[in-house]
Amino acid sequence: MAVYTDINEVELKEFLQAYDTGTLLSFKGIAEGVENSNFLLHTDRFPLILTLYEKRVDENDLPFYLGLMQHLAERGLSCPLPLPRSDGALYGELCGRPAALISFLEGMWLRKSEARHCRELGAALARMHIAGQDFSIRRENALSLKGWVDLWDKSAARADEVQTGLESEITDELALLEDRWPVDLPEGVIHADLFPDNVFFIGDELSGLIDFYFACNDFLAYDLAICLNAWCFEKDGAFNVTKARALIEGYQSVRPLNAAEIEALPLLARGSALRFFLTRLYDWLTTPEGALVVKKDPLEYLRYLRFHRSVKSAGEYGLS
Ligand SMILES: Nc1ncnc2c1ncn2[C@@H]1O[C@H](COP(=O)(O)OP(=O)(O)O)[C@@H](O)[C@H]1O
Ligand SMILES: N[C@@H](CCOP(=O)(O)O)C(=O)O
Repeated sequence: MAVYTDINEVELKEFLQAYDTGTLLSFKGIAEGVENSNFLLHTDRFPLILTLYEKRVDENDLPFYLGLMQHLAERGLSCPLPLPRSDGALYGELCGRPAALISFLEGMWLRKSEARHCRELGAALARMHIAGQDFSIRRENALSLKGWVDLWDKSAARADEVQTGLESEITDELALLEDRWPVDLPEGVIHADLFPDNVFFIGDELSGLIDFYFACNDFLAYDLAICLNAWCFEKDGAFNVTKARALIEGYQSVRPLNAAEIEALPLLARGSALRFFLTRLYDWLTTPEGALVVKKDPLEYLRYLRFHRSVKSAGEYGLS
């Protein structure tokens, strides 16, 4: 459960004094999520999400994340809108943590998605990329090549505890990606964590995107590669090319990929699989037994990585 910091009514009411929210009626912790502590608040005016930023979120990045949500929402993308305090600041402090209020988004994430949902997702991702083009703040991707090397340095020695042979396999993979990683693809603001639990639907219609706390500047097609991994493998590990085709078609219906992006897709998918493998492996090795958070399986992403290694061209993702 992702409530790392407990709050009480007295502290919360004091925090809310800096905002124009109306009267607090109730609040409760939200069990889902991994990174931050989230609470659902009801006031006599509107529901709100309160987020207390925990270990992986650097306070210096909050103007980027919160400013980005504001920027995208102003351009018509359905995503949470930060509520400013009366002094204009987008976040304050609660229980010693930076904390923000954002609007509550209706909808639910899909436990079981179909190709039609992937098509909607692709279109929404491309709309986000276009809406983000004129966002003025930059944030480098801390979880690209250099971040992968840092994570691997901290995990490699114990990797074979998780699966024999991992240390050598991942060392080789990292070396290859460092050697071949693209340098000149179209760039912009990417979400970088658009997993099913961060995409809300009402019925079959996509109602919004949440959780922008990995967003950064990187190759736009890398974001699509992240979605290929997060949305297009079935529970048994099989790659669902129908979903992949729908995802990419949905994306291209809004923002066509150029030839270099298409050619780079298998490599970007490998890099994306490695990125989530590495954060999961690090968490797997370092999260204490009995911690409240559910550890995610790194080997799931090792299987995806191996799949992409066998892909010869983006045609295998359903691109015609
Ligand atoms: N703006 C929002 N509107 C509605 N629910 C939200 C919103 N933001 C977060 N949530 C709820 O909180 C959960 C965790 O949020 P998330 O941002 O994914 O947390 P974390 O960054 O800790 O992974 C989501 O699965 C959702 O249930
Ligand atoms: N999507 C990542 C973990 C981050 O979780 P989120 O709740 O912030 O989306 C993974 O699956 O490894």
